[in-house]
Amino acid sequence: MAPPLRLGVNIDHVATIRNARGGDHPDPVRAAQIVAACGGDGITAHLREDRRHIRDDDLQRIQHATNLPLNLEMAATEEMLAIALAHNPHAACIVPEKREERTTEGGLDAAGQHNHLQPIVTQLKEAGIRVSLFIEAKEQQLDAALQLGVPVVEFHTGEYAHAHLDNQQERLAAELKRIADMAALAAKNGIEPHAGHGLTYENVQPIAAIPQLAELNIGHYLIGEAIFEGLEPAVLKMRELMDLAR
Ligand SMILES: CC(=O)[C@@H](O)[C@H](O)COP(=O)(O)O
Ligand SMILES: NCC(=O)COP(=O)(O)O
Repeated sequence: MAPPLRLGVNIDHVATIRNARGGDHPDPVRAAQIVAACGGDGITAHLREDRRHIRDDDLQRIQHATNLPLNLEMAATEEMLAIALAHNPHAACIVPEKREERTTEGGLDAAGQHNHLQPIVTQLKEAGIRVSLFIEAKEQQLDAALQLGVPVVEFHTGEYAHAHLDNQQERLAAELKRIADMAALAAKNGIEPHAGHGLTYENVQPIAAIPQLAELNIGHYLIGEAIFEGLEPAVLKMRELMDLAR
């Protein structure tokens, strides 16, 4: 039987709006509290190197404000490692980062960066943090994740989301199959597969139906919908769509 599918809500873009005016409003902590109150399973926050949305002080405030597990998305740098070790989040997801990118454009090259990643993964694991790697759903990357000994991978669904937006059915089917095949392979090898990036009400269900997936992390679209319908209804609707697909 498929494990229950958790919904991690990424609250980065509440902070994007806050930072547009430099003050305290809207506060991502309040968003985290709403997510906790309406049945979200976790909070995801990406402390970017350029601090364009979540800032250092947000992490501790989020951790204190709710009992939900925090999944800290972080670049594989010494600075981020030190921050993760100081905050001790439930989970840390290592993501690729380019300062000039508009958003995370692809998965981490775990295969090409083994030697750089291994000490970071080891130190996070030794601190009791559940480590995941944000990778493309490709066998070479999954093999690298296995070699690095991480318990979790998160498959980047950005290409799938783009194929959906472009209404390219063949590409969409191929992307979906790639994610489904790699989720099955990950689970077979004892790695818990997650997925996320670019998921919306319209494209979430085929991904949510992949039985091995244990968690989806969704942010930008939910925060956008929250502007129109409120955060709680948006989270509840996403949750319902995921459950229906399961
Ligand atoms: C890794 C990832 O997908 C998230 O960090 C998410 O996209 C929100 O952050 P950005 O919009 O800054 O990429
Ligand atoms: N890891 C993906 C994530 O946290 C949310 O991505 P998005 O929904 O903001 O694109």
